[in-house]
Amino acid sequence: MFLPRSRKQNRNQAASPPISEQDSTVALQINGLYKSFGETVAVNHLNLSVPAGSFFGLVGPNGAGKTTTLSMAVGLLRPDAGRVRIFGRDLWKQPLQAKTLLGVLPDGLSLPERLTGRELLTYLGLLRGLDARTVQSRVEELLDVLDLATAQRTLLIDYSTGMRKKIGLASALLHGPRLLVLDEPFEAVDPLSASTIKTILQRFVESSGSVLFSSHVMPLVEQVCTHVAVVTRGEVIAVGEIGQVRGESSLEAAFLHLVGGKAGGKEGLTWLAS
Ligand SMILES: Nc1ncnc2c1ncn2[C@@H]1O[C@H](COP(=O)(O)OP(=O)(O)OP(=O)(O)O)[C@@H](O)[C@H]1O
Repeated sequence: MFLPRSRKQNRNQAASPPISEQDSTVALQINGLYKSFGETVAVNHLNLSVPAGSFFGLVGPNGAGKTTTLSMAVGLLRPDAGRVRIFGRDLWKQPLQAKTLLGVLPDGLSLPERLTGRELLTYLGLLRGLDARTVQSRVEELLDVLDLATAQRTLLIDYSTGMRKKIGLASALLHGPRLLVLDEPFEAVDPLSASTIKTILQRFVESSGSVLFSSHVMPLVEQVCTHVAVVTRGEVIAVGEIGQVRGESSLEAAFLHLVGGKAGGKEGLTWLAS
């Protein structure tokens, strides 16, 4: 499979630009990122450093600013202030160089609905500058591994939510990026597909790729991630290796403690029992 980035790149395929030793240690560097929507401050001078080779989880309560942060980190949303660098390349000043290294699964992925999954991947592969034979073999492999092969002739408009997630992930992987930024990649996928995605991402990291993903599933983050950042009200309130952040407790317990929340649902709604 093409996921582990071979140093022997085919001359015809679009190869990631070389990364200097100095820039190779930090996959994603976010400094002072800020975004407001009217009165709402979604991201409040947020700083985050994702080490190269890490499997990095971004967690936080609903409305904490995760999606807004990830959207700005990949160039889908322009920040009001702050700076983003991908392996040392400034996302806004050197967008092409930075984005070549990046694979993205955005929130609420909008797709060209009248294409099939195969057509979408083929189109994106050619657009990325891969040669036709490489595109064809990668598309076959991705459809097969992500269990979309039987649906390859189905129009995207007829894909289920989980299938859309998987074709989005395939699109993010197709060009062999160095850093994957994924907004809730495990949301709405069945347990078998979740296990497949987990394995693919673990292989990607093992072969010196880096992953940053958001999730609400604490046991999953705890199981797969090397690092985690807890975000609330647009700020990082805890960050580090998983063991450092969770301490002696589970990540879920540490999370509840950090965000100062208490699990509700025990009071009120008495009419439900009537
Ligand atoms: N386009 C927008 N217009 C107005 N407000 C927005 C917009 N996008 C996000 N917000 C607000 O910014 C804040 C952060 O939202 P964001 O979607 O980034 O949070 P999140 O952590 O991803 O939440 P969730 O876990 O529920 O997906 C929220 O208060 C949200 O209402």
